[in-house]
Amino acid sequence: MTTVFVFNGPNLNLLGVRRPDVYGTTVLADVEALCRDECARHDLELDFRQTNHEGVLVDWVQEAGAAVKAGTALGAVLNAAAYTHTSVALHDAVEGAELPTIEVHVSNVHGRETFRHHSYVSPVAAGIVVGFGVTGYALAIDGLVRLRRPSRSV
Ligand SMILES: O=C(O)[C@]1(O)C[C@H](CCCOc2ccccc2)[C@@H](O)[C@H](O)C1
Repeated sequence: MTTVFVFNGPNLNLLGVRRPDVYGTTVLADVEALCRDECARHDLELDFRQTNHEGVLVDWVQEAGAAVKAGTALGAVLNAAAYTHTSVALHDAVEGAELPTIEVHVSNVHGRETFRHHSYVSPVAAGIVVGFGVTGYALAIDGLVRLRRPSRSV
């Protein structure tokens, strides 16, 4: 069975609990459930993780890249959260791992504070889903499949 990784960055453990005005009311456990349903639609396994630590995300990106090279994974959906806007290390990790990555953000970062308008991930992402709420995770998984399995996309 082929895996899709979904990596979540800092403070996303608070999703649905704080700032529902910006991020909605769906908690991360329910985001994992909707990702699992979308993966099942494509006969894929889900590996869903969250961390508040930048270096852990770097380690996971490297791990996922190795899994893709080994043929056991399709790629990753990455919501790096605030590290999106600050982390050269994550940029370098995604680039170095050659990890097919869909960047996702729950909110429309381009309609928010200017410091959220730049992403270090976007230049090395295969695609970007922004502003669709938590539905963006399912859209990102579907997009990854369409990019990586064009003949099997419906
Ligand atoms: O919109 C997104 O998905 C973001 O990646 C969420 C990040 C924030 C993660 C959630 O942080 C929370 C903080 C307090 C309460 C609830 C969530 C934010 O820093 C990005 O600019 C956009």
